[in-house]
Amino acid sequence: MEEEQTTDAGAAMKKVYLAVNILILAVGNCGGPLIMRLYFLRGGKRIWFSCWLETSAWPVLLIPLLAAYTRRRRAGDPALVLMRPRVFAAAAAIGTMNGFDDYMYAYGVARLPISTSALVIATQLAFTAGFAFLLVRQRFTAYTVNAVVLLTLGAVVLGLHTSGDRPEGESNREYLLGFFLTLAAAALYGLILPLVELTYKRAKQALTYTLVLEIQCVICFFATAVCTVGMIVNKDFLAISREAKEYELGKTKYYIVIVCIAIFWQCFFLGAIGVIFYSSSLLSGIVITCLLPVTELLAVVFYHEKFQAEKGISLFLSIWGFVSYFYGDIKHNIMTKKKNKNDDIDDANNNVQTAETQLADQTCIP
Ligand SMILES: Nc1ncnc2[nH]cnc12
Repeated sequence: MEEEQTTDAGAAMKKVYLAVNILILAVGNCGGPLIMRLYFLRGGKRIWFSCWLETSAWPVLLIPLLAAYTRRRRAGDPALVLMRPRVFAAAAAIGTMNGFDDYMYAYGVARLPISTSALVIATQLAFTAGFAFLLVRQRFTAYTVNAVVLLTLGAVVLGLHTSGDRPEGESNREYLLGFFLTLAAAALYGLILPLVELTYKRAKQALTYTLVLEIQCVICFFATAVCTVGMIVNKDFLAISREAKEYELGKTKYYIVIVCIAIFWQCFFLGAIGVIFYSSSLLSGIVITCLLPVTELLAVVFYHEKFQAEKGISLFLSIWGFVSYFYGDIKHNIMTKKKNKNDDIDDANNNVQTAETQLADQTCIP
């Protein structure tokens, strides 16, 4: 009984941590694209720089990692890092992929209206679902399949009619390239999420949240390194001060905008891998996709982007998919709990019967 209460308390805490990570992901997922779009809308032109910003706030994570290290040392464990070489190699490979993915994503944000890029990114969920099935043997219920189909359909509906959305002064070629690179970013990030889950599963070492933070640091470090090379080749570092001077909102606001981009995106990546740790890559993908309508609504409010019929239909399908996933999840949890309870009752009955049989055996006269 006591054990059952401890397990219940553990499961409840896990739900709380999961909710906190979903919240962090939500902040990054809505704030990141909006503030990045603000950079481009008001005079920012540097794509490598903007994608460098996506992961460059990783040193912030050294603060909690230092605190964890101090606590470990006090407890008599002097290990500076928990991560073993195997996990480091996986995180480095994922980080490098993430760097290229960031570029493709940032190109899309620069060329497409936020509402369009957000909805193309919705296709990411289908890729995540497919790769999660192949890599981590993700099990699907009718509700998860329904959610994935609806959310993906939402993006397809939008994709059928996007040309009316092209920003003024942008060529058809630039627009199309933005569209396809965003789609490629969705596919690649759809692969990255299950790869993170696979890294956790094959870590061959104790998995703790501190280790998750270390993994996040390595992923972001390598992604930032890729973008740093891109920035050097494109001479972006030299252009920053000029861009700041010419920025429509002024120099101070330029720097505020870029700091905000870095912080919001760090929240996004941290939340995404945290949700994988406490649940699965599929849920991470579902949360990212489900938050798109919120980003869209905010884009229509803040940037006065058009809200055509396709976006309305797409929004409806996204909400439906979102509700379907969580309805299925809640139903599954209730059924599992019921089944566990019935199993416990059956076990208890069996034990009583066995004890009675044993007693009868002992008392019967040979
Ligand atoms: N680099 C990226 N950042 C945020 N969301 C993404 N979705 C796909 N790629 C992404």
